[in-house]
Amino acid sequence: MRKPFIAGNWKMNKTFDEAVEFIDALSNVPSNDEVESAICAPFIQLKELVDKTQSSQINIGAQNMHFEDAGAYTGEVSAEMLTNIGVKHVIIGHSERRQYFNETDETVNLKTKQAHKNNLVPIVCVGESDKEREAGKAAEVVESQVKLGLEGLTAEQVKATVIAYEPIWAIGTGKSATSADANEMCGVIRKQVAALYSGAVSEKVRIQYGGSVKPENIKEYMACEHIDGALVGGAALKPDSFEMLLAGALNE
Ligand SMILES: O=C(CO)COP(=O)(O)O
Repeated sequence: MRKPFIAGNWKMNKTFDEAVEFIDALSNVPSNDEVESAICAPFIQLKELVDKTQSSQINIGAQNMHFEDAGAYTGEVSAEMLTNIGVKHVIIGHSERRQYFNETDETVNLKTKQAHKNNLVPIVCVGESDKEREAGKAAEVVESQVKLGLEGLTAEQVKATVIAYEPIWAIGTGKSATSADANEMCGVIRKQVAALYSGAVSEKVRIQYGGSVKPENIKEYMACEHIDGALVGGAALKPDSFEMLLAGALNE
């Protein structure tokens, strides 16, 4: 049994005060044993959010980090800086970072290794564009992203990796993938992990779907064989909506 995992990705939203307001408003977060939950917030909010959630079941994650330990990388944040303040998860290779910030499969791989080296849980994002889907290349694209992103990781590290399938055409568009399509692609990812490692490893790895997930459709996704959770943007910005997502994952 894989534990459900719902993560909110706030992207570049919320001031410090608004972030604190969100956390203060949470009243119904399920036990971490039943549903793992995380809010991946902008860097400057992380320490405060970690401190404020010490007695809560929610985890705090980052949206990116650098792959080197330390050094002359102006504007960057290291894995050690994140773990030092109690951050547990980090999103790696989100399609927006691939599109706007030159993230490549190679940097995704370096960052994923660096996350494991520092005991951070990486949420590695993969997903095809609409053009790639229309050309019938969705599976091929995602298989390649998984292969290159996980290259060189040990089986134990892969078991502790979360993979988020986020088709680019479904992000922030309101045009979510059908649960059947999302499940099929998450199945492709699991099969690829089995081919690269083993069936046992692929049974452990948790795969999230992301792209216009909301309280109204979360249960449909969670009911799918290969979907173990969701990476949520817009619907994770309001505390009541986020709690409804957690409740949807809990009751599935
Ligand atoms: O990119 C996403 C999460 O990382 C998905 O965003 P939306 O839920 O707003 O479509």
